[in-house]
Amino acid sequence: MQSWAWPGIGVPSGAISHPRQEEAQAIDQELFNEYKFSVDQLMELAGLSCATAIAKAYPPSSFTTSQPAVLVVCGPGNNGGDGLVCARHLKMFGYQPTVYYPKQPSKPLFEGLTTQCKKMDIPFLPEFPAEAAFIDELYGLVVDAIFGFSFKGAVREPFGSILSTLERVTVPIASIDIPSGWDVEKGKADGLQPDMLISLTAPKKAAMHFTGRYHFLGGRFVPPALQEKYALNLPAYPGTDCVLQLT
Ligand SMILES: NC(=O)C1=CN([C@@H]2O[C@H](COP(=O)(O)OP(=O)(O)OC[C@H]3O[C@@H](n4cnc5c(N)ncnc54)[C@H](O)[C@@H]3O)[C@@H](O)[C@H]2O)[C@@H](O)CC1
Ligand SMILES: [K+]
Repeated sequence: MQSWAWPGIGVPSGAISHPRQEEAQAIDQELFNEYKFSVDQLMELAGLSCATAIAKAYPPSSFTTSQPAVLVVCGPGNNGGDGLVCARHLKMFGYQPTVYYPKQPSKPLFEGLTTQCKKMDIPFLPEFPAEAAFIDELYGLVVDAIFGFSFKGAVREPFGSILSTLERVTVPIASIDIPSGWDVEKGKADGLQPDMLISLTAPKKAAMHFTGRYHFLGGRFVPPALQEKYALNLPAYPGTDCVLQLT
């Protein structure tokens, strides 16, 4: 497993591990199969971490739009589920999230998360804005919850068009776990360049190519024995916080 020393804000210098794609998936499976967590449990903590990190980096007072309006773009897997949880907590924190969720799996978990958002008056867009300028005009931040560590190969529609629009927006983008469209290990030099990355569990190898302003670690749920088994060498979270700012 490759390691890299973080110069990080408030983080003692040391080597935090960067799991490869298969290692990230193995940790995920072990959390579910051996440690008996349910997806719902970890997704709630992951999404809460994302909303908390966003609130630290982009407080509502920093928005130039009339309201702290956030567009949350959700993909078809668990990364999209994290986005739905994040949207719900952002609303609780005083933001005005709007969700775009073009491929909604017919599974109770995702249906439940969608209902929870709708019951909290979070609007769901029927179509993605055709122009990046519309997004810049209406929203002060975009949350990228399209793909996480299971993304592979060339992007299929409708996400190819969505990502090419997002590449042209000028408002900041906060990516959950992996900037969508990036190879999970190699990154993508000509892809999305988010302003923020919230790495869940541990930064994946692609995080070494992240050049945005804010990198947070979230998902404070990995039991010490599992951290040790995969030699994650995670820095200590401050106090009771669910996120840690790395840069
Ligand atoms: N153990 C963990 O670390 C946890 C991970 N969580 C989240 O779960 C994510 C991983 O979730 P999943 O394994 O469901 O996978 P992803 O959400 O990364 O993506 C899988 C989905 O994307 C589609 N897809 C993959 N490649 C594609 C391509 N080239 N074009 C179009 N569609 C493509 C797949 O068909 C599948 O529907 C993590 O990144 C993280 O955000 C959290 O929800 C909870 C805890
Ligand atoms: K993402």
